[in-house]
Amino acid sequence: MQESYPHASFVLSSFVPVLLGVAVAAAALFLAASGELTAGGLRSLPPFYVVVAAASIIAAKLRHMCRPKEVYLVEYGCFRPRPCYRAPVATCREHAQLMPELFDQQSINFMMRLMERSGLGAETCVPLAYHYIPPDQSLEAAREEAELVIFSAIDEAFAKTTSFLKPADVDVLVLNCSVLAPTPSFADMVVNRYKLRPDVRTFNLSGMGCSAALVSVGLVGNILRVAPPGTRALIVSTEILSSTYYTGTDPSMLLPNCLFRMGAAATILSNSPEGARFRLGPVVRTVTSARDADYRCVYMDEDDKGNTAIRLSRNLPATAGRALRDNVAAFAPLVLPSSEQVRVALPMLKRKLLLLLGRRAEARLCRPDFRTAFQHFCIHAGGRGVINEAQDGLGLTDDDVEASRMTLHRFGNTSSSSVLYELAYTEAKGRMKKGDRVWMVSFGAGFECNSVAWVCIKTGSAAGNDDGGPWADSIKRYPVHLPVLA
Ligand SMILES: CC(C)(COP(=O)(O)OP(=O)(O)OC[C@H]1O[C@@H](n2cnc3c(N)ncnc32)[C@H](O)[C@@H]1OP(=O)(O)O)[C@@H](O)C(=O)NCCC(=O)NCCSC(=O)CC(=O)O
Repeated sequence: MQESYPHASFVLSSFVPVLLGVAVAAAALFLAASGELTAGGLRSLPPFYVVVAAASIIAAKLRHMCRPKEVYLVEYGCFRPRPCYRAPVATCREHAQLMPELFDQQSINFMMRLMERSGLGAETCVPLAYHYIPPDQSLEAAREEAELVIFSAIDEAFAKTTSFLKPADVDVLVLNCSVLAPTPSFADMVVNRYKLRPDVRTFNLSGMGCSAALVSVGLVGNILRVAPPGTRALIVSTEILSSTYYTGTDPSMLLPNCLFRMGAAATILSNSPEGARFRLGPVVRTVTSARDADYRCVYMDEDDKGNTAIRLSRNLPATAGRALRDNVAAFAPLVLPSSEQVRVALPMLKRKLLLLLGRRAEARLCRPDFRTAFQHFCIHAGGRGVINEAQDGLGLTDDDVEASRMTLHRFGNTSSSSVLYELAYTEAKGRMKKGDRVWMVSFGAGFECNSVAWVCIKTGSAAGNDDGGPWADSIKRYPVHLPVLA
């Protein structure tokens, strides 16, 4: 989805001033030709010309007012789980083995093999509900998890803005959580906790998987571009896991148990630059749900015993790679410098020509170098296979995907919030510089691939917020060496 002007303001901002400009120019030409455009002549101008001139000034002013506003990321915060929630492989194995009525040995072996190969480290955390025998899948447990991760992330974000922004200043609230959508919504839970104003505009997005944080950024960006100056929005991105722990034998439904971990991020956006740290660039959404296989790629389902869980397709990495290619085709022209666009345009034309001539073997693919446009990449930490696919597809180096792999290792797949943990990693490492550009890419249920670009306008240390955020207790140990798996 490329950002576009709302229809009315587009007409106002483009056509009216042009028409008035043409009218004024025509009038001036007419007067000049007839010798009336002199100081004395001005006094004798007919009222029509005076009205046209005044109208054109008003139109110019209106055009300025209706111009889409810049959108800024003011601050963000991520939930940092306490070590008591840790779920290393040995603990998970022991835990599963204590529930023979829920898991057979084959399923346990499958889960442990995948966990060992998934890229997750020993410090990733699961909600308290998972630690019970049997796991507590009650709504109460899920609400408890939601309150913990959501409120912690919001508190963390607002702790950095105490001098100029508090929760009561929020005008728009968007909360995204894919698998659990209770009534009243989690957005209402936030309103209730922070006593937000009655005129706050709330939105609760569900079922949109791991790409929903960037869906929320696109939505909020559109709102803020046309909202009154100084409008503030809060985005909360999370996945509540308690009710989704799968206790069956379907491998595709066991995989989420191995990958998904606790997490949440709160992001404050505004159309005022006050205190802001990043400026929003292009937002591009690619939705491939029309393709049946893509629609069923991340699919909430029941197994043959009626257990409900998310089923992840074996083809997910390939599906993500295809969606990424489509997304990049729309995103690249908006972000690549012209020199890079020219560099890839000619070989692409040559390739098309060779394909037309049937000389397929000679038709080489020319991939843009996205490092000419971005210094930092936050690719959804969906799993080792997903990061590999994105790295290969975009031609990125190991350094470029370090934030993704380390986030997967330290926090697991925290769903939509993962890209904020990656941003926090880059900042905690002290690598973000003023003027640096960041590309966030996420994939998720739908199927969707979404891209968001940011420009850093103030570093965390310049803002006095460089405590490491969710990485505070572990950044010194990262990056860790990841074993090469056959
Ligand atoms: C799980 C992996 C780390 C395992 O990697 P490996 O290197 O071990 O090799 P592999 O891919 O051959 O998988 C090993 C074994 O697991 C099986 N296997 C893999 N994926 C499976 C699946 N989805 N369903 C059932 N089985 C699966 C393989 O068939 C194989 O079995 P056998 O050895 O018997 O042949 C990787 O496959 C991976 O990262 N996959 C992508 C994970 C994913 O879907 N992430 C997105 C989550 S959804 C998300 O983030 C967005 C959202 O929710 O919206």
